[in-house]
Amino acid sequence: MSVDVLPPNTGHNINSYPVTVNDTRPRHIDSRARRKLADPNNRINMVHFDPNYIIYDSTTDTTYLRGRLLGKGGFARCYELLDLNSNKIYAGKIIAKTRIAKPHQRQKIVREVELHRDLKHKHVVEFHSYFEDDENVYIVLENCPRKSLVHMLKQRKVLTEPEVRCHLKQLVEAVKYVHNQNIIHRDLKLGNMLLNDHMELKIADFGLATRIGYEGEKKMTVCGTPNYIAPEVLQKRGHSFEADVWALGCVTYALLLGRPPFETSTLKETYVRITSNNYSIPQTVSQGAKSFIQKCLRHDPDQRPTVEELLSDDFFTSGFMPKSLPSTCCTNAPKFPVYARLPRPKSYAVSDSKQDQVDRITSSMRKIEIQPKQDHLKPDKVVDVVRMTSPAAFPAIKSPIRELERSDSPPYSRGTSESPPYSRGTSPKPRCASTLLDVLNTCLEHMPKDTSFNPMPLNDPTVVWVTKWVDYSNKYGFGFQLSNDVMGVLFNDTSRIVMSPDGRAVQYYDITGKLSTFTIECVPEELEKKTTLLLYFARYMDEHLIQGGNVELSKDSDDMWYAHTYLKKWFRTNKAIVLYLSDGTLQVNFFDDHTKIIMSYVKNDYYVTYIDQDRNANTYCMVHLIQDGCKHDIIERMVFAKSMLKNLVDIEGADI
Ligand SMILES: Nc1ncnc2c1ncn2[C@@H]1O[C@H](COP(=O)(O)OP(=O)(O)OP(=O)(O)O)[C@@H](O)[C@H]1O
Repeated sequence: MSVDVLPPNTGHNINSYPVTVNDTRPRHIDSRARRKLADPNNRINMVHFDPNYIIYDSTTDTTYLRGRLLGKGGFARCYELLDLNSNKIYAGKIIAKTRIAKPHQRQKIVREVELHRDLKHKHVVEFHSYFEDDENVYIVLENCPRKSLVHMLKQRKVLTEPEVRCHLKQLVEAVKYVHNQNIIHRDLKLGNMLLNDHMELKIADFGLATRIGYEGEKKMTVCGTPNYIAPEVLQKRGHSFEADVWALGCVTYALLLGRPPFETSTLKETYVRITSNNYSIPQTVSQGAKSFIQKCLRHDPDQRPTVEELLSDDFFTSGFMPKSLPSTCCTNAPKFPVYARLPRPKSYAVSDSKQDQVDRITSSMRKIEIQPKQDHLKPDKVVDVVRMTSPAAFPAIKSPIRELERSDSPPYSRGTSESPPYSRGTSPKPRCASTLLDVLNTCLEHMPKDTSFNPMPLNDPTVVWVTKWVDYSNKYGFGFQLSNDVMGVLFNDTSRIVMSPDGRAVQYYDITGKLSTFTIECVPEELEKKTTLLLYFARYMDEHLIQGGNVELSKDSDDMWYAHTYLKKWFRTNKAIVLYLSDGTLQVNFFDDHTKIIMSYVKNDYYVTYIDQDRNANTYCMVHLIQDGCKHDIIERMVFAKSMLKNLVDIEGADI
C-alpha cells in the first residue's frame, strides 16, 4: 500500500470541517449518525462521541463518530471511533498528512499498514482497516482502552514479579508469532504494549517493523530511534530478530525496576553504556528474573536466546504467575492469592526428608477427582464438591477419623478442635445450635404453607458462609474457604489452622486447644508441614473451585485480624454436606442440584440464605419468613436442615 495510491479522497475529517459546512458527504450519513445518537436503546455511552466529528470511509461506506482521545504519538493522534454500522468501538490513529510530508515519514505509515494488516494474534493489536482523505490518513485498530504499560508504570513506579511474568509471557508469545511471520518489530517499548479491557497485553505500532526476506538476512538501518536499541543496531553491524530479544530484556528490566537498564542523562552516554554493555541489576531482583534479563542483554546477538527459548525460560516457572490480572493493577499493586508464597522445590530450605514430604503432598494433591455423582451438572458448576484420592498416610498426622458414611442417620462425633479457651462457654446463647434449632422449629411451625412467592430479599446481608470446601479427610483433613476469604483446614488429628484473608496471619489450635499465632513469613518449624498443607489446600481451592454462590459480602477488616468465624464441625450424608461454623451458622449444601441453605444469626436477627441452582443467593429475615412464608423449595430445605441440626445437637450437646 502506498498512501499516494489510496482510494480517491472521499472521507471527511470533520476535525477541520464542522459538520454543517463544506459537507459533501452523502446525506444519509448525517441522518444515520443522528439516529444513532438519539437511540435510547444504544448500549454504548454516546456522551463520549461528538456528533460534530464524523469520519466517513467511502471505500466501505462506513461512518465513524470520533470519541475520546486515547493518546498521541510522534505522528498520530489516536481516538476512539464508533462504527455506526456495527456499533463497535475501535481505536483510530489519525495522521495528519502535513506530518508525513517527508518520504521517510510517509514510509513509516506505509510500512506500518503493509506489515500490520495481515497479522492476527491474540496479543497483537488487530488491524481493522485504513483509508485517507484530503487531510488525514486513518488506521482503524482494535481498541485497547486500558492504555499502555508506560501509563501503568507511571502510576505504579514498579510492578511485582508475578505481574511482570504475566505481561511478559503474553509479550513473548506475541513476538514469537511476529518473528514466525518473518517480521522484526524493532520498537518493542512499554508505550507500544497496550492493554485491552480484560487486561490482555497487545503489541502495537509496526511503524519501525521490517520483513526479513531470506534466512540470515541482516538489516542495516533503522529509521527513527527505537527506544531500547540493541548494540548491533546502534553500531550498524547488521541486525535481525535478536534486536527484539534485546528489547525484551530492557522491557523486563524497566517493569521490575521502573527505569530502563542503560538510562543516563544524555543520549550519548546511554549509547556508550549500550555498546559497552554497562548496566547493573540490583539485589532486589530475583535470581530467575536476573538471569532472564542477562540472557536477553547479551552483547553478542548470537548468544541471545530466541523467543522460542525465552518461552521455556526458568523465569516463567521460578515463581508465581497469575493467569490474568485485575484492572486495579493499573493503579495499585495486586494482592496475590496466598499460595503465591508456596515454597518452590529449588528454594525451599528444608532437609531432604521434608523436601520429600512436600513433593509427596504435591503429587498426591494432583490426584484430585471430581465426584462421579456430579457428572450430570454443567462442567462450570462441577466445582465445589470434590474428593481427593490418595492412599498413603501423612506421617505427622494421626490416622484419619472415618467420615460419616453416606446415610441420613445421625452423624457420629467427628474430632474437631475446641473453641478458643477464652471463649469456651461464653458464646452468647443465640449462637448455640440448640437455640437455632428452637428458632427454626418455631419458624417452620408458624410460617404460612404453600406460598407461591418469597418475601423481599435483603440488600446487604453480612452472612459468612463456606464458599469452597475440599474433603481430603482420607489423608489430611477438610479444607474450607469462607465468604470473607478466611481459609482453613480441620486436620484429622483434631487440630485446626486458619489463615487471614490477606494470607499473612495464621492461627493454629493444637489437639488440646492451645493457640499459636504466627505470620506466614515466620512459620514455627514444628508447624511447617501443616502450614504447607494449608497453602496447598488454598491453592487447590483457588485453582479448581469456583465460589458456591454469587452473594456479595463484606470482608473482615485486615486490621487486628482474628478469625472469629471458622468451620467448627462438618459431616456428610448421602444427600448433602452439613457445615457448622463457630458463629452458630448452619449451612447445608445439597449434592443433587447444588443448592445451599444457610441459617445464621447476625446483629440480633436470624436469617435464611438460599443459594439456588444458578448460584444466585438471596437472604431473608427469619421474621419475614414466619410472617409471609416462602416457596416450597426453601421450606423443603429448611426442614432437611432442621433434621441435620437436631442430629448435631444430639451428638455434640446443646451448647455447640
Ligand atoms: N489500538 C489502540 N488502542 C488504544 N490506544 C492506542 C492504540 N494505538 C495507539 N494508541 C494510543 O495512541 C498513542 C499513539 O499511537 P502510536 O504510538 O501508534 O502513534 P505513532 O505516532 O505512530 O507513535 P510513535 O511516536 O511511537 O511512532 C499511543 O501511545 C497509545 O497511547
